Amino acid sequence: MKIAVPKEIKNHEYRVALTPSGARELVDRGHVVTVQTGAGEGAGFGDADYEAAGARLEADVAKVWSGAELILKVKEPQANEVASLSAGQTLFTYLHLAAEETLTRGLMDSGATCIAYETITDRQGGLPLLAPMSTVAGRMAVQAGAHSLEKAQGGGGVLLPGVPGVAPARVAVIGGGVVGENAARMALGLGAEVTVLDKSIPRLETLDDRYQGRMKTVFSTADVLETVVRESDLIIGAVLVPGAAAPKLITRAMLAEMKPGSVLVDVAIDQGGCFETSKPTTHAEPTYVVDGVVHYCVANMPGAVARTSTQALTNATLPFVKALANKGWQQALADDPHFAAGLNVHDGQVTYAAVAEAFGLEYVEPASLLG
Ligand SMILES: NC(=O)C1=CN([C@@H]2O[C@H](COP(=O)(O)OP(=O)(O)OC[C@H]3O[C@@H](n4cnc5c(N)ncnc54)[C@H](O)[C@@H]3O)[C@@H](O)[C@H]2O)C=CC1
Ligand SMILES: CC(=O)C(=O)O
Ligand SMILES: [Mg+2]
Repeated sequence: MKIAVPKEIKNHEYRVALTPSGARELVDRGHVVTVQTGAGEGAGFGDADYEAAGARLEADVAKVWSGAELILKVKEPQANEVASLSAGQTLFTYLHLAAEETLTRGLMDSGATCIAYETITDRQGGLPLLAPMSTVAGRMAVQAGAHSLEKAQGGGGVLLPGVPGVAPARVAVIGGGVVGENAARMALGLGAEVTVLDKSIPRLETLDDRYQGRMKTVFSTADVLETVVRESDLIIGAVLVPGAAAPKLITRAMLAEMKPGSVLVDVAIDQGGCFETSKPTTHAEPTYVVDGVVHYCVANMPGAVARTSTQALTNATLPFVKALANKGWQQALADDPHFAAGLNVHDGQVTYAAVAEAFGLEYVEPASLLG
């Protein structure tokens, strides 16, 4: 199969969808891998590394896209990338469509087959292609929050661990899944006082068991949210309803109850964000202030640690890429219902229920397309 790896073009996105080691595995199976010149540079992988792995290099981005049957990316296609997609091509990347109607309609118009990393499931009920980047983003969320609490960033001037004689900061994590657990773990490691809120009792049980009471676990209700908003120095938004837009859990009115200079880090921003006042930001300008509260809402956090993230992402995606390349998308998805859950758009049709529902579009069952 002809597989293309374009250079990512989103603001400060330094990841690439395939490492040279990943390229080698595909080339060894007889596939033709074309990598856009310089695509791996931001992650520390040079053109020579891809050549040594047997990949071809192509400087002309239009040729990278037009010559491919399977296109591997990291972030959702930007407008000019959507325009480069055509029927018969398969796109495999993060899509987060439920928060992006224009993108959804653009992908429908392209006629291409679009498979989202983040909606592929596993037998344990997890999201195996979202998990590695959620691990990265969860760990980064505390770094970002700690930095945002500094005065120069508009924060209240609070040090997460405190010092002897001065209490540590209070950190609340809303959503105790992969992002939430990793954020909570980092915050604990830095000496903060940590509370995790979730709606899932089994998830709270797991966290309680793993951390043996070192973090508080609380069932999330409107009352609890109001208390957390009043008391926290840093709140990390980490909820997910798979494939759907995130619920708005902190409203603008609630910001008035927060301490001046407190910080909201909305990791769920790629699904639209879980705070009413969140809007996507970039690594170039990651924060803004509303009613005295610093907001950090970068939608591609792992892009900033591209070396670690690229390796972690390829580790997770490669088995699925191999299945697509070896069998074609229809057979690969027919053989694995968890992989089929990744199909979001095919030939102008929306094949993911939460996305169809978000925009009032007709939903087509993936199984009906797989024969
Ligand atoms: N900004 C960025 O760069 C990145 C963002 N993400 C995003 O982070 C979000 C979280 O991802 P994961 O941790 O992997 O998901 P997950 O599925 O592992 O965890 C989500 C948790 O939220 C809980 N939850 C759902 N609704 C809730 C509610 N109303 N109140 C409290 N808890 C609720 C669930 O029970 C679950 O435990 C996703 O939107 C994901 O796309 C992930 C990686 C990078
Ligand atoms: C999950 C995601 O959107 C990212 O890693 O950028
Ligand atoms: Mg987006």
